[in-house]
Amino acid sequence: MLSNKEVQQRLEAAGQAHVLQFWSELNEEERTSFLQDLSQLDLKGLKDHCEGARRAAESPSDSLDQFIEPVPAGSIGSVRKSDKERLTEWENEGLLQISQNRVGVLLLAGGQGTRLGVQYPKGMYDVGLPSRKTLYEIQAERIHKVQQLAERRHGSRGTVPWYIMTSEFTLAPTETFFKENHYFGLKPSDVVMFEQRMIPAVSFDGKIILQAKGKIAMAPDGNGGLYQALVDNGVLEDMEKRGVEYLHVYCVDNILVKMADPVFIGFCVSRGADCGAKVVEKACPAEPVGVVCKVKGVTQVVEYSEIKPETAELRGPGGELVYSAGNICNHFFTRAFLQDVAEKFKEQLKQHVALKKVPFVDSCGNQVKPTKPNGIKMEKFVFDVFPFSRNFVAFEVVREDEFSPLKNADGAPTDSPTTARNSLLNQHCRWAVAAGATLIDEQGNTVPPSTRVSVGDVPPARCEISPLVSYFGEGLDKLLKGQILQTPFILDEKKAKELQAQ
Ligand SMILES: CC(=O)N[C@H]1[C@@H](OP(=O)(O)OP(=O)(O)OC[C@H]2O[C@@H](n3ccc(=O)[nH]c3=O)[C@H](O)[C@@H]2O)O[C@H](CO)[C@@H](O)[C@@H]1O
Repeated sequence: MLSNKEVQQRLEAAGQAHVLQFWSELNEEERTSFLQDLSQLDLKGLKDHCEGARRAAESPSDSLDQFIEPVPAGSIGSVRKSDKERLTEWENEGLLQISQNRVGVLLLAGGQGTRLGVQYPKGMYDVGLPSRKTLYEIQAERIHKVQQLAERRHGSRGTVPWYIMTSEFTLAPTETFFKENHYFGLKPSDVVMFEQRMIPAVSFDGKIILQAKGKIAMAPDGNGGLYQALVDNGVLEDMEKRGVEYLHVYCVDNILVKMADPVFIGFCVSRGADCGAKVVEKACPAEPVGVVCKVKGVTQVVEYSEIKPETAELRGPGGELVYSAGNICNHFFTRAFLQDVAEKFKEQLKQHVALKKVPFVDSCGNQVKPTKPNGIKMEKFVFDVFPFSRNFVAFEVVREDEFSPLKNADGAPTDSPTTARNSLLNQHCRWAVAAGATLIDEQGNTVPPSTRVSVGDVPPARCEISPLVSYFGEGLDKLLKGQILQTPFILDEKKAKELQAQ
């Protein structure tokens, strides 16, 4: 730990002497803790960081809109446009890689979930399914099941390690939650949690914001902080030791996420890709998803916050959106590519500016909760490594099957706990009906087999299928064909055994 004097000198050199303005009011304990925090900061790089943030907020970088063009539709792989044989080939390939221990999943879980408005990590959220499972539990069960499917198909059992990137905000509660839930039956050594870095929030005049008299306001460095965090925490070495060559990176809040999706992995591997992204067709121009497109000829993602509405609204001759390849934050990387990024490119990642409301203490020591943005947070984005790829592929999946994120609190029209719950229950109704079951709703009516509903719509019945029974609808005909099911209905492992015994 640095001494008070050393910290003071370095802060002065960075033009940030105000950070210690309440030093005399702190007790011994507060001083020690503050010094500890400050010693961990990159005090040498602080001046550049604060200056950079101030300049970036003052003159936002030129809009990319004039340089962008859509990715040609033909160059995007697609679930909808591929025949069954091809999809099975990819799935086989993916399951083979899984059975050989060559696939890992990496969860981006360092975000603060501000829009959802809960104080705990989003993965711990219970969207109100009949089973009351949290997002983490659903994801863990999908890992169990995909390992089992790979073993059945290829005769050897592989392990899919689960890497979880957390931040100062989410690490402790996530660890406790996993411990309390016995890692959902996974081996604790196969669940690897690590922390991304935090960086100071800066005021519009380039000064570090004090959140309390002895604490500076810090924020995670964006999900693109992943690449530094992989290095800081020896994650690439861990992958190498386990023989993991392919990584499926995903965002915490998509209730339909296919963990280590064999079809996606198989598609990327058979294309020889080093880097890939799943996309869905954008629902509407203003949907808050990034778009995969070309910027100055290079494929990358332009984030929803950085595209002009008039560009997002552009339509082609058939009325379709020109920029329709919506990023769902499901990425594929080879370990070799990540190693390259770690060694050569991670310093070149773009910094994005986010203007946020950051609670602070004013110069008189009063705690203030701002009502409008007062601070700059600099963030890196996970997809900003795409331009460094030698062979990037995009893969379009079906929204109803794979994308329903939890971003907002209930009451919002989209991306809420209700829409996430509905999307999952709708999918499971579709699976049950396709397997030959007849569903009876809670009023005693038979659900017509042809009922089609869009993502997030109220489901025709409450039918929930445990991922431990079926990963993506497979194997259900043996259990459900000809069954008349009164809903609410939960098909868990116990119920599956009963049905099998019939
Ligand atoms: C930068 C990025 O990827 N944006 C994507 C993200 O947007 P969106 O703005 O929704 O991104 P979020 O803020 O939800 O973050 C995405 C994920 O990154 C994690 N996280 C975030 C910040 C951080 O410092 N550390 C961290 O791990 C979050 O916990 C979350 O799992 O998801 C959308 C789909 O749902 C995509 O269309 C967006 O293109």
